[in-house]
Amino acid sequence: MDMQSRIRQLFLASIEAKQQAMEVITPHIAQASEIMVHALLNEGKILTCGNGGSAGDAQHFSSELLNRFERERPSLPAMALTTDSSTLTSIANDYSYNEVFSKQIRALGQPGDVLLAISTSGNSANIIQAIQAAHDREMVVIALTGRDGGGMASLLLPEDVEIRVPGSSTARIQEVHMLAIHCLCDLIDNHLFGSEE
Ligand SMILES: O=C(CO)[C@@H](O)[C@H](O)[C@H](O)[C@H](O)COP(=O)(O)O
Ligand SMILES: [Zn+2]
Repeated sequence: MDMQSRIRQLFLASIEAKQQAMEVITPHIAQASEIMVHALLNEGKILTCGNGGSAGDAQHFSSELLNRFERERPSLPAMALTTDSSTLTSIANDYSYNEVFSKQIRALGQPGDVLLAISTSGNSANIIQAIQAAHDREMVVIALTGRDGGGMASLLLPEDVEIRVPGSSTARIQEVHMLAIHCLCDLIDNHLFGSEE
C-alpha cells in the first residue's frame, strides 16, 4: 500500500473508532464532567495519571484546567502526577514502579478530590494501585479505559465512572481518549462559566 493510502486508512480507522465510541461513552463523559464540576465547586482538585501516551494525555488535561482551554477564565486546580522526575525515579528506585502514582496520591489526595486514571488496557499495575490509593483517600475515580476495562474496571466503586472506549487498538483508544478529554474540558467550562455555542 502506498503512503497516502495508508494515511487515509488510519484516518478512517480513527473516525470509525470515534463513531463507535460516541454511541457508548457519551453518557459516561457527561457523568464524569458532573463529578469534576462538583469537586471543583467544593474546593476539590483533580489529580491525573497514565503511562506513555496516556501520561501525555494526563498532562494535556491538567494543563487545560490549570491554564486555559478555549476561553479566558480563572485557573482550575488540577495536577498531573507524571511530571516530577525526582519523585518518579526515587519511588521507582526505592520501592517499585507500581507505586509511582499511589505514593503521590497518598500524600496529596484529599476526600472529595477526583483522580483521572488513564489506561488503554485497564491493566497497568501503577494505575491500579493509584485507584486503590484514591479510594483510601476517599477520592472519586474517573477511569478512562479501553478493551474490556481490565483490572481497573473491577476495582471501581458505584460512585466512580468508567469511560471505556470500545476496541482493541491502543492508538485508536488513545485518539478517542483525547476527544473525551476535550469534551470534559468543554463541559466543565460551560458549567462553571456559562455556555458558549
Ligand atoms: O502511546 C503509546 C502507544 O500509542 C504507548 O506509549 C503506550 O501509552 C504505552 O505502551 C503504555 O505503557 C500503555 O499502557 P496502558 O495504556 O495499557 O496503561
Ligand atoms: Zn501513542
